[in-house]
Amino acid sequence: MKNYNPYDNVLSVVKNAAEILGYSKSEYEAINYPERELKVYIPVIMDNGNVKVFEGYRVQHSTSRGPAKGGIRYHPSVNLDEVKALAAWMTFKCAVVNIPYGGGKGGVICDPSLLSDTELRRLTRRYTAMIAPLIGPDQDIPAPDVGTNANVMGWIMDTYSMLKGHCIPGVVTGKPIALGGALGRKEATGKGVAITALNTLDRLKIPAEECTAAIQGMGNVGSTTARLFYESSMKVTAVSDVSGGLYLEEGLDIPDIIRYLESGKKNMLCDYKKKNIRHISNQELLETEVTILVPAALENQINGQNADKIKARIILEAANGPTTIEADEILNQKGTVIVPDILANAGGVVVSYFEWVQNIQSVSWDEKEVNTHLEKVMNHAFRSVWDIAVEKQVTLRTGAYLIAVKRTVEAKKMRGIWP
Ligand SMILES: NC(=O)C1=CN([C@@H]2O[C@H](COP(=O)(O)OP(=O)(O)OC[C@H]3O[C@@H](n4cnc5c(N)ncnc54)[C@H](O)[C@@H]3O)[C@@H](O)[C@H]2O)C=CC1
Ligand SMILES: O=C(O)CCC(=O)C(=O)O
Repeated sequence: MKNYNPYDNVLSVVKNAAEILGYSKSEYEAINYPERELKVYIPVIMDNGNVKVFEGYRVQHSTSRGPAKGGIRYHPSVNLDEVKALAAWMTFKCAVVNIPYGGGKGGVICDPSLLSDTELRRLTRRYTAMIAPLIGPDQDIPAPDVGTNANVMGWIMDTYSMLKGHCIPGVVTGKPIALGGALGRKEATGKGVAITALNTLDRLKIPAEECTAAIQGMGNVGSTTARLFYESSMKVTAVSDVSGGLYLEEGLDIPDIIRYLESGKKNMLCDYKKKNIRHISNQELLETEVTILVPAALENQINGQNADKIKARIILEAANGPTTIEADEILNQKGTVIVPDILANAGGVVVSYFEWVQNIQSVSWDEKEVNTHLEKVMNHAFRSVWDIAVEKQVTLRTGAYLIAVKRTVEAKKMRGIWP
């Protein structure tokens, strides 16, 4: 695949929105850059006794509207430009759903599937200690992303609390429930994607029962999305993970596939065997004839090389940055409705916000309360984005950025960053 720099994607979308908003270059120049970038080299004693040094980052794009907020990614392809882009998307995501945060993101170049639990724990503790000067409940609050999960968040919370000498649950979200994690956080991103899907179908007057869907990535976000689509009577005809995909025209048995994936740490879809199911590549999955395509894996999956082959009527960006600028233009011309990442996948950070609110107030909400609030925030944000897109005759992505860039720039202005 051609090398696409996701930070170029951020700059291009911001420029377009800022120009429509009538901002001069000086007014929005600051949001073209992150506020802070920290690069760390993390020495870890491996199980064989040798020391291996891993490279990691924490980037704070903006703290204008509140503390930086955003996940930590463990993946071999992590790099600084990717983390910068992910941090900026967090700023605009928090702004579009109007929660009081800026944006940040972290990453470590590693393959967690090749590390033992003890190596992963040592890596996480050392990384936490090295980014500790930047993070904190009032400064920057990490959360899970690709390759990290509640256990990793628990180790971050413990390490940070040890350094400070007292228990600080609000330093991180997506924690185990026993450590103050929010009920519903694990499913929240997928739930937000499903809420957004139903809103989109409603606006386009397509009944859910007549809908087919393909989902790329069956991790935390993809598998919850697939389950909720299945439960809403949609026919999920294709799913994939890094090993490849599955296709069944009549619709896949999603609960069975999820049970299979959860029954073994190393279980991969390429080894899932059932009658009539066809094994397909990730490329074929993206090009499948479906109503909704949900990229829920990594950036740049939909690009200049495959955009004209995509047949889906709707693309719901569960992943961050799955569509390159080139692809966006091709798909917009074809009339594909793209629900942008900063809206479609915001359910995770919304419930992270609820977790942080509970932690700092030392209260706990039941799952119904979490989900009711999530639905309210997502529905409201969807309506605002849809309405502004219709009013200004722009795409949903531009509509979302018109709201997000305006809130971010106005916050900077009101804090007096401009003369
Ligand atoms: N976890 C969260 O709460 C949130 C995650 N996201 C975004 O959603 C996406 C997925 O994140 P998670 O589900 O948390 O990660 P995860 O680590 O739980 O799962 C990632 C999935 O993608 C698959 N995958 C990796 N490379 C692939 C490739 N080249 N082709 C096809 N599949 C591939 C993996 O096999 C796995 O099934 C990412 O873009 C992430 O930034 C966005 C908002 C919140
Ligand atoms: O829950 C959070 O704070 C952030 C999740 C995340 O990394 C994302 O939305 O991309």
